[in-house]
Amino acid sequence: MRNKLIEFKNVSFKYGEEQPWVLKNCSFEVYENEAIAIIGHNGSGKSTIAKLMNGLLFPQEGEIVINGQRVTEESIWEVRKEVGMVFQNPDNQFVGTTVQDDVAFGMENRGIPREIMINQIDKMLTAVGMQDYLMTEPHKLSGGQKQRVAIASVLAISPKVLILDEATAMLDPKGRKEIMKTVTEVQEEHQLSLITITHDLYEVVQAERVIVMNKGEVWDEATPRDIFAKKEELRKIGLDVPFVAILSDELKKAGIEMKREALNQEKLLEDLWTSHSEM
Ligand SMILES: Nc1ncnc2c1ncn2[C@@H]1O[C@H](COP(=O)(O)OP(=O)(O)OP(=O)(O)O)[C@@H](O)[C@H]1O
Repeated sequence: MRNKLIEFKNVSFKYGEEQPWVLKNCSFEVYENEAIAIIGHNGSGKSTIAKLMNGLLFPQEGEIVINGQRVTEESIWEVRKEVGMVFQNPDNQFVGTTVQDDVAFGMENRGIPREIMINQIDKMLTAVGMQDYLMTEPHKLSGGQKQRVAIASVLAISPKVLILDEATAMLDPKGRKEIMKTVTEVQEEHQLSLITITHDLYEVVQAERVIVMNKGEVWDEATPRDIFAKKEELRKIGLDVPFVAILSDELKKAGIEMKREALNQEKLLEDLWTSHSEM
């Protein structure tokens, strides 16, 4: 049984007294070393959830507990040690003049001794494949390289949760896949909980569990397979379904039997192949 790391208990949030509720009575849990995707139409409240998770915002109603600690103005520094966030635009995240300085920044703020810092910088940059860029100025890196450094900077403070808020949105499909591969490796090695906020269906399919937001409410939470089985309902709330899920549906309608709902190309091909060979 995995430990509970994040708990949202009936959380409601609005950006100001006169503003509408952006989150309404949201409850969900995230466990240790679990990979979660949060999806939902534009403005459904996904980024607000991320900001509430590391104390950039506080709920007006309900409570948020991170690793047993309630998120309050007093506890935010403790909470921020546990939750690392990477956003969409890497250029807004750099503080150092070199890659090395940038990864060091969060650790310096926490008073980590120099020898540990040097070791940690090397370890984290190696984990994301950026060990050869120590002295490079961040603005000289490609979009994907910048996001790798941003991830290394966050990992350097040894968080328990890594939140990627549309972190691959500015990359091309190849760059996105490469980053997600790195993130999955890092997640396994460091036993992190991973929360991916994304519109990219490939990233959603990689998650163990998907939380679907609709108009500020948790609309559903289930495995990607169970979520994407609700094709028509998802479309009604403005969400796409992976092409492979549509294709496997059409194949079933055309009388081609398949054992399960495939969510990626390789699995679909494998299913077709095994079904066909057994005929
Ligand atoms: N600083 C702010 N002040 C006032 N309203 C805000 C602010 N930030 C976001 N909102 C509003 O809160 C709602 C939820 O926004 P949020 O960014 O959490 O949604 P999202 O699901 O992440 O959207 P997207 O997919 O477009 O990034 C939206 O209606 C948005 O306009």
